[in-house]
Amino acid sequence: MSVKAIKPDSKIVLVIGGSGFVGRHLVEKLCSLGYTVRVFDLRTTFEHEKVTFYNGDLCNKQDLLKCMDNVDTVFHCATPSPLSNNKKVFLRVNVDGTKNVLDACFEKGVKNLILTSSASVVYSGSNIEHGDETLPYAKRPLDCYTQTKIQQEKLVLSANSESLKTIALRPHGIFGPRDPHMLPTTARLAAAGKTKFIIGKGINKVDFTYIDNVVYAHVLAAQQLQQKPEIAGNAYNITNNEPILFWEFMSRLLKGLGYAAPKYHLPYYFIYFLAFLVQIFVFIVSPFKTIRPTLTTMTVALAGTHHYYSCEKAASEFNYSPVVKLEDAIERTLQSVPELHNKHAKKVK
Ligand SMILES: NC(=O)c1ccc[n+]([C@@H]2O[C@H](COP(=O)([O-])OP(=O)(O)OC[C@H]3O[C@@H](n4cnc5c(N)ncnc54)[C@H](O)[C@@H]3O)[C@@H](O)[C@H]2O)c1
Ligand SMILES: CC(C)CCC[C@@H](C)[C@H]1CC[C@H]2C3=C(CC[C@]12C)[C@@]1(C)CC[C@H](O)[C@@H](C(=O)O)[C@@H]1CC3
Repeated sequence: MSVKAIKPDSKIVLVIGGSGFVGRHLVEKLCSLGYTVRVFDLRTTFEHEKVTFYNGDLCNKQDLLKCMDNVDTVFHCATPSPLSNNKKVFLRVNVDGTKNVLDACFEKGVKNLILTSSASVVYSGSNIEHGDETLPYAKRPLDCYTQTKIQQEKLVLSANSESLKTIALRPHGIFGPRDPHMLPTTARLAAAGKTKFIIGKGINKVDFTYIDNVVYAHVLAAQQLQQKPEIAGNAYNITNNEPILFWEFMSRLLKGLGYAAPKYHLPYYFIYFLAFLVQIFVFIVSPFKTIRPTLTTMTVALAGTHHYYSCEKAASEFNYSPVVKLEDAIERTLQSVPELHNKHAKKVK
């Protein structure tokens, strides 16, 4: 099933966090389908003739109310940076901010709310293979980002009602053009010579999800929420349906960026313990200095364990299937990195 173009400007939608990675791709797709699109974000990162931008803080409900008149559907894609490691900000934005979003949706008579959640809401650092939505929320999430994503998803799904249909989409490891997290962090670590090592045996399979598939799932869910009210109040895993060895994927990115693939193995539990010590140190010095380490128990666990998920529920209940395959997705991502484009263009010929 494909997403449908609509009678131009017949529906007004709001993308909260629309200046971000997922948000901007979603905004561009919605505009191409004929929606009237509003963006609410702390910042404006691009221009678009069909988009109305509202700058504000979703922690301030008055800011939100100013942009919600006659809005049919809200997409909530805002979050502090997942690697920012700032508990207060995560709680304020992902929990208190989401309560504001829900209150504002009810006050303004919004019909649909689609939350960009995360497959990591069920991940506590142990292997997950083909995990489905029956898995319970992580009892001991490895970081405060994940902890607040769990609280956020619970708030949104419990708000589902006759007047406001809500749904939580759980992508995992989103990548693609303009990704501000994975690719830049990988490139920074590589430039610092910190990607020579494989954490663990290198046999852990994970899901990575190309941005166009994430956007497709959001639009598909929004278009079906009213026709299939039974999908409301549910969470759905959204991935590329092609789990890949974590270190094979990372090696592809690194080689595409012009760096060597990691080749020396380090014991997983040794690095995990090291990351734990780093977090203790970060906590001790936190009253005096804010340190945002990349080496955390969460990033080590993500690099060293299986974590891939089933999308069968989304496939059967709203006909989701990825629109871009992993191989093509990796190629498009690497081609989108400016300094690489010429190199890839030559290679592709
Ligand atoms: N990137 C991934 O791998 C990934 C995977 C699964 C789920 N997600 C989820 O997808 C969503 C989008 O993530 P992203 O990667 O696009 O992040 P991003 O950092 O690129 O974008 C987030 C946007 O939210 C905005 N924002 C943050 N705090 C705000 C506030 N108080 N008020 C208004 N706007 C605010 C930021 O300015 C930014 O533009 C998030 O909910 C994230 O949890 C991301
Ligand atoms: C080990 C090096 C060679 C490369 C290091 C890459 C890491 C920076 C990324 C690998 C997996 C990524 C990831 C996220 C952030 C960046 C990585 C740790 C998320 C935690 C971002 C937030 C999402 O909600 C998580 C999700 O559930 O999809 C991501 C999980 C993967």
